[in-house]
Amino acid sequence: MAESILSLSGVRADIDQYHILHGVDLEVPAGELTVLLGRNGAGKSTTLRTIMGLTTVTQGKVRFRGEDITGQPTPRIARKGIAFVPENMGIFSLLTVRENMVLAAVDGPMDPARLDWVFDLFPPLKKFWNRAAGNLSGGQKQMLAIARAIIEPRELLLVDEPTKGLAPAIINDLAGAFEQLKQQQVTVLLVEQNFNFSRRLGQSAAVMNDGGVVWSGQMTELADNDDLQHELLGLGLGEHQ
Ligand SMILES: Nc1ncnc2c1ncn2[C@@H]1O[C@H](COP(=O)(O)OP(=O)(O)OP(=O)(O)O)[C@@H](O)[C@H]1O
Repeated sequence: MAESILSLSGVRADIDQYHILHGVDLEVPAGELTVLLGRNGAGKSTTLRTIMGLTTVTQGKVRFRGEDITGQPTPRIARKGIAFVPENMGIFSLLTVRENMVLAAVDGPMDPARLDWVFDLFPPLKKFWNRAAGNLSGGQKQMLAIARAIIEPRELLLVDEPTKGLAPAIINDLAGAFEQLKQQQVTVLLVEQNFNFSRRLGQSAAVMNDGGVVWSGQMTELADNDDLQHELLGLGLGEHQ
């Protein structure tokens, strides 16, 4: 397995008075796509938010490239090279695709070569460059959100449930875009509930339950083992999304 770029060890995190994460252990190998799975409310989104410094860590460590980033302010964590696409995507509906991209390039003007790379990954963004982002389809909005996250070089991309609410054909397009990211060896930690999407893309996988990681390994181990899927995810025959 590749070396970890991100590791969480024994991470406990609270939201207000609630204990949400109960000692999360997670390794994200560099250059791979890792899927974080688990039932509703297992703590997947909170884990991503905790990596970004958006929740209060009460115990344990988050390390990025070996450096302890636990409790650091979110902007500093982002500047170290971690990009985050939250479930609501954080795009500006009334602004054009171009304006959304310009605003995402915080270090200066967009690099034209990098923009061409982004257009290769997500052709609809080029096509609808001057269209209001609010008029894009759900899948295209996801592409814009991811494009914004990677318009400047980042070492790790965190994406929260990109397939949520999308039609199957659009999910297929989005999977194609993630395949491209994988080929470029962009390190991705993807939170997903859609198991077919996950098994298609994931190299490593981790499964959460009740605020902790209860299983981790290669995605093929999970994909090839129906009993394990049933035990960990409650998936049975005909239940795959
Ligand atoms: N702001 C909050 N205040 C109180 N409890 C919260 C808050 N946000 C999340 N929780 C609780 O934390 C737990 C984990 O939530 P989280 O959103 O991380 O789960 P998840 O695995 O991402 O699930 P889903 O797929 O449904 O989003 C849940 O029990 C949820 O109700």
